[in-house]
Amino acid sequence: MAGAEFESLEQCLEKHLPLADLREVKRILYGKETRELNLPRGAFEAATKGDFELLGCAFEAVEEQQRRPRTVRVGLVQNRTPLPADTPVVKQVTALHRRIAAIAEVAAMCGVNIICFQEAWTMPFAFCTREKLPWTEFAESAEDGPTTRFCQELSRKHGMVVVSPILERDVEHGDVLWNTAVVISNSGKVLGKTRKNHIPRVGDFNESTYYMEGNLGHPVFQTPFGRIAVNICYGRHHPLNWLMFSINGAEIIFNPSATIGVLSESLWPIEARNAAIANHCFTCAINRVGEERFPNEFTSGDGKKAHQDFGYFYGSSYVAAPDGSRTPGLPRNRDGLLVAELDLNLCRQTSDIWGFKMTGRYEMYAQELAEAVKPSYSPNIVKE
Ligand SMILES: NC(=O)NCCC(=O)O
Repeated sequence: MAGAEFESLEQCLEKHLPLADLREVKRILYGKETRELNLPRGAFEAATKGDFELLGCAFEAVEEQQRRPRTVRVGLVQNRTPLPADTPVVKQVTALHRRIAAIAEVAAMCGVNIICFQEAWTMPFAFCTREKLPWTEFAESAEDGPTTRFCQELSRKHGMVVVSPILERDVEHGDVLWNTAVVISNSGKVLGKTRKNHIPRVGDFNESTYYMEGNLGHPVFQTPFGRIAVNICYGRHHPLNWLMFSINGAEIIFNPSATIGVLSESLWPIEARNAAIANHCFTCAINRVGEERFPNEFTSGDGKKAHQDFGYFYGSSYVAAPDGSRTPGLPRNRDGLLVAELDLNLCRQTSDIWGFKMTGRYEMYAQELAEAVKPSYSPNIVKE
């Protein structure tokens, strides 16, 4: 299984395929080509200086007679944790704040309106360990914790909406923990929060040791830059989770994640992209980068030797559009900022063509699902 030495699928195709074949392969694998965004030279210089990849892509929609283009720029940030996991908690959080502030500065230079960070971005992804301390000390209040206050400053300074996925400590309800994304409006106000609805019980993702399934449903946040929602990580395997955000009117659904190659890399390019197609919306898949090593050994319950690392987080963040097109991914092995310009008019335009909302049989599904969840249900299998 590739680690940092394999940069990206795109780079590999570009290196090995003749140009004519490459064009056809990209047409089939990526759909209608995105336009390269003309980003300021200073932004590329700052990215080089800050040692992260900067990639700019634009999706286009057809010009309409009665609606202006609804153009918005999103920024997806993927990064490794800059300090080892055994560094004191506050030092790790501060280093991450500093790293993200530098990347957000470049996002602002690129005219980003909505920026989203990776899942649990203020900490190493320590849930593999099943240990409580010191990892639970990374949890913060969604309303006024240090990270939310930091993001409020970012949003005021740059006039951006900030989506900040954190480990939440809910002091109002018995100090319990949640896997939460805080949405901060471009005015600097906390617009609200959403919680991870589906908790993995797969491999080393021992997250149910720390928090329960979210209890906030599928909120959609109205911003000046469109209606947005956040489907946190493992929720991307659940088509109905995407659907419910879309039913509530989401035009852009962010999917901040933390996932490793051995488990999910072949699913990654499919799931968020399929959700964009099925729900006539844009989706933004974000994954962290690199290897994280923990002080104590843990086992994966698979008979293999105890070890101290989670596996390789493969980055590869991308944006997918309702017409099935997608951007290239950010590299597997570098921090990065993907700036994508979206024309939200593409959502309705694609819906008018394909009509999935119109042809979906929601009433029938709702009735059948209502029956299927009853303990007395028996599946509708016709037998001879
Ligand atoms: N963070 C998280 O939910 N990871 C689970 C693994 C996956 O969904 O790929």
